[in-house]
Amino acid sequence: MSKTDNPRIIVALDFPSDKLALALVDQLDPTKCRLKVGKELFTRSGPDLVRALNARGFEVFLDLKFHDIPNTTAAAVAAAADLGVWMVNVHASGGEKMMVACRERLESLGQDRPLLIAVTVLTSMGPEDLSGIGIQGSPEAQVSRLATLTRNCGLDGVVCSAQEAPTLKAEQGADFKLITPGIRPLSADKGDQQRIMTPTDAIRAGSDYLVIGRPITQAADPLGALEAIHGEVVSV
Ligand SMILES: O=c1ccn([C@@H]2O[C@H](COP(=O)(O)O)[C@@H](O)[C@H]2O)c(=O)[nH]1
Repeated sequence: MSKTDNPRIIVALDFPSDKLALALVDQLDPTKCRLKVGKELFTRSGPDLVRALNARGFEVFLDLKFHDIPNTTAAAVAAAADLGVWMVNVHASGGEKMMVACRERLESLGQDRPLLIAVTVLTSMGPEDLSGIGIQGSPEAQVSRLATLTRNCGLDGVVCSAQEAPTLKAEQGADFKLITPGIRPLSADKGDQQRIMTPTDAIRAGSDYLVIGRPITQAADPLGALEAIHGEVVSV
């Protein structure tokens, strides 16, 4: 399984059926994008859909954001590894014991394991949302705290917004992967995302991978939208 950075675009397949997801996937080129399967599509279509994407040559980020006790979460990431996914994630707020248990379980599987990353602060959240769950201070400060915990637990990187990327690259080092949703080309609708950035600015800020859903999947011409973003990203 490849651990190279390219392709750096991860298309979020947020569709209500495998039929709709595959209708788009069958137009895509695995050398130009990776694919993300999240909660909606996985709950509807399950492991068979992930296997179908792998069989088409795509590397899959299984974005189920596990958050549970260490034993349960470690078993869940091992199940993801059995599925042959390229990347899997947990919530950093699950804490040190949970993240270490997940990392150790994946390491016990040998070299050919998925990348393991942790979600810091959802890109849909701003300062008021954090305050609503009892966290005072800026999203940036909370992202930095959780990224440090994640790196100390030996994980491969974090999900954050591209706005935090320059700080995290300086604090955590170049090898610590930054996976950034909340990517919005200038013409795209912000939707429920709060901490956003354009594809070009995100790459310049230090994002390793751009997670992009609706600006591609809901576009009148999804393939054209992906091509345009791909062209932007490779020329940065
Ligand atoms: O902090 C996070 C973590 C995950 N996501 C996921 O990324 C995509 C973004 O989709 P858009 O349509 O481009 O907004 C979506 O699947 C989320 O579940 C995130 O947005 N923010």
